[in-house]
Amino acid sequence: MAPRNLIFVTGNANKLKEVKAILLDGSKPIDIESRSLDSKQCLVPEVQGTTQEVAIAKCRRASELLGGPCITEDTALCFEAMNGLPGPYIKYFLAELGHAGLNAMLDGFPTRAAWALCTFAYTDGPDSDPILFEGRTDGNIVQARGPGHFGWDACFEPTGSSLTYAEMPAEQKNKLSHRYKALEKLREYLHSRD
Ligand SMILES: O=P(O)(O)OP(=O)(O)OP(=O)(O)OC[C@H]1O[C@@H](n2cnc3c(O)ncnc32)[C@H](O)[C@@H]1O
Ligand SMILES: [Mg+2]
Repeated sequence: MAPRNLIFVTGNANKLKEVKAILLDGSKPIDIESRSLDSKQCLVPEVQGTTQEVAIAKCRRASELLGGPCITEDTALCFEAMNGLPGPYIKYFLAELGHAGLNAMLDGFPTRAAWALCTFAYTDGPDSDPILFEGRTDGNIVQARGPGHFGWDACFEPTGSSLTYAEMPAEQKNKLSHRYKALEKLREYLHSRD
């Protein structure tokens, strides 16, 4: 049985907003609480490694700090021309280079294709192994269009859309995003334990 109070550990208010909107939507809504344990004191350090290694380490540490079950989430932005980098390190690339710099990184490469990868990690507690739920949305890196308040939304245009994530209404992004796809798997898992 899934724990009654599901705690999502994140310091990112935009993530939390989307996660709540996606999980509350539909015939079997799931409500979650949130906690920010982080990040100025680096209580939940983000290790280097694959997206899966990073996600497992973060969930383990958050669960140790909480002393119980929790959910964490990592978002990677992966450039095809760079074999998936910056990947889980996108936060620092974005902070240093901005949208224009992310675009400039791909100048001279034959493709601007990219994919957004979301990895939720769920654990029953500090002594359990976290379980991962991944969602991927393919697209292209474009010059920034739309509001710039959430990460790299303005420079990611999903395949099949003429709008960037940032230009879409929230409901549209939340039906095709990397986060939505990962949360569908997490939702199914949590319901399977009811
Ligand atoms: O506390 P946590 O959950 O770790 O929050 P964070 O902001 O540190 O998030 P990550 O470590 O997963 O880093 C992901 C980076 O990508 C950004 N990001 C995450 N989801 C995004 C989305 O759906 N669209 C655009 N940018 C996103 C986010 O703002 C970060 O700069
Ligand atoms: Mg983080």
